[in-house]
Amino acid sequence: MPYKNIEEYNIKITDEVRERYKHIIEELGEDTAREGLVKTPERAAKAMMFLTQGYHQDAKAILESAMFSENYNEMIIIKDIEVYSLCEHHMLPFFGKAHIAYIPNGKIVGLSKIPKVVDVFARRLQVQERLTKEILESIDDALRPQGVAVVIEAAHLCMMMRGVQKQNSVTTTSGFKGQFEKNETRNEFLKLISSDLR
Ligand SMILES: Nc1nc2c(ncn2[C@@H]2O[C@H](COP(=O)(O)OP(=O)(O)OP(=O)(O)O)[C@@H](O)[C@H]2O)c(=O)[nH]1
Ligand SMILES: [Zn+2]
Repeated sequence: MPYKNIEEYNIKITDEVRERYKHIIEELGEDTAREGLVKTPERAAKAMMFLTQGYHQDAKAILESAMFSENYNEMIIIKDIEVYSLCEHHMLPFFGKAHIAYIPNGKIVGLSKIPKVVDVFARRLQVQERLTKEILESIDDALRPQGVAVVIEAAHLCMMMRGVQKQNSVTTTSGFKGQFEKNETRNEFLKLISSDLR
């Protein structure tokens, strides 16, 4: 389904998701007729559909909508892109930052398209490893660059609010293709994303 039709899609399925949220809230022991909760099933349904709208978006189409021929052969890095996703095991958020680089091969892409692609894959039920790989592969597939690199650093609420209850652990995942499989290029990227210029 194309990117722009997402709102229509949401409206169509809200009723069913809303009713299921209502049942869950009641099963948890709450009164859905209570003033503060009357609209909560609808709000929760909308929020969850917003947070999972990536299933109906096409990363390749987003990238291909703004690709330009350019003779630029250096590394392009977009760092500190905010990431908010939901872990597929507990449906609790994990969040942090993505750092993405590519080396063009005749084509550059509109800069804003890279964070949009991050959101396409983040707004699904995910594991951080797959999120990293899907971003990497979609950029590789659309741009066919000389190389692409993705690093994601994230904190998982399922490890903070419950479970092992560790408040300060950060999980780092990475993926490298093409030129970034060479140590020298990979190290330059890793040095640049950890620089003080951030
Ligand atoms: N590899 C990976 N694991 C994740 C991610 N998000 C959550 N998890 C883990 O998924 C695992 C699910 O393990 P289970 O033992 O089936 O679930 P659980 O009993 O709720 O586990 P605990 O969280 O250890 O209480 C847990 O170890 C989570 O920490 C992720 O993005 N990547
Ligand atoms: Zn989890």
